[in-house]
Amino acid sequence: MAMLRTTNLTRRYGARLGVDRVNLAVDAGEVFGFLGPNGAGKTTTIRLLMGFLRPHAGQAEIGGLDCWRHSARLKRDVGYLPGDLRLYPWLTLTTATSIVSQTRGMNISARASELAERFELEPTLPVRKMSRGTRQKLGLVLAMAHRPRLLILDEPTSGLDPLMQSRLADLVREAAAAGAAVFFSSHTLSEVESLCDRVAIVRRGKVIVDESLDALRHRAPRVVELQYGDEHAASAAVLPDFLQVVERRGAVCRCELEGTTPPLVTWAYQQPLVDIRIGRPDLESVFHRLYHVGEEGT
Ligand SMILES: Nc1ncnc2c1ncn2[C@@H]1O[C@H](COP(=O)(O)OP(=O)(O)OP(=O)(O)O)[C@@H](O)[C@H]1O
Repeated sequence: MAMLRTTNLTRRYGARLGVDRVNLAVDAGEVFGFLGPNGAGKTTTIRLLMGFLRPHAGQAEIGGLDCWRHSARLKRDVGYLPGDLRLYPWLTLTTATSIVSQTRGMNISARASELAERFELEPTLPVRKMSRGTRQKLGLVLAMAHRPRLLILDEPTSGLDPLMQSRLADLVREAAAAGAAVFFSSHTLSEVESLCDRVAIVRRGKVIVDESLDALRHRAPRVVELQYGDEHAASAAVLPDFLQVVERRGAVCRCELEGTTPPLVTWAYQQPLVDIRIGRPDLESVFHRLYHVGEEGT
């Protein structure tokens, strides 16, 4: 059974659409990336999962329980980092740990100290003296210290420097390896690419892709650079159907390869080429196209 599931989840804001018939499922042990441009519906989905908003249609469930009706009970099993983290100015890690231990009815101090050490977070520094990144670290410690079965993280790396982003990535991987489901939203393709098993892309409230990273990589085009002896040879070159020209500059022709490399190698062998470069699958261009699909009549 999926740890998290949404079925035709729909929420409007007056005449404005927040999310529209969103279907998602995340299993235990899975790291799931939720990507989308600004205003796409990521935070709305997360707020519906957390039971802060009531769906207008459809349903969200965590561990088989309805997120709206059982929101209080579900918070026990969920670790949540909001996108707009707000913390009292006087709060320190130590005071927060004791408050959370009391409200959750479990002592989280040992795990909180361990996490704080990983994030190099000072236990007695108050929020008012923290930088934005440091506040984010405190939010992450509080989201993770009770070892939740499901982690819901809304843009968790915002404000973190690259070293701390990689510490967070390690912690996310460890949580998933221990059986937790991880759902996180992001604008950043690179972190999703390095961390997630699967990714969904939401755009204008609708999920337009929900695929494993391996499957997406498989359909990502490779950029091929063909270098001819001179500009004349490059402009006169007749290319096969599986190469789509992106740019011709001087003696170099940049193309995108559709399909696999063997036909390219066979073709290139018979061409008057000086050099050929075959790039890695370009996931970025797949995301770029998916983000902008439907715009300008595409
Ligand atoms: N409280 C609200 N009142 C009215 N409209 C809202 C409200 N919250 C969100 N929306 C609208 O719902 C849509 C989805 O917004 P949402 O905040 O879920 O997007 P997002 O993907 O999280 O964006 P971002 O990446 O900018 O945080 C947007 O069109 C937004 O303007």
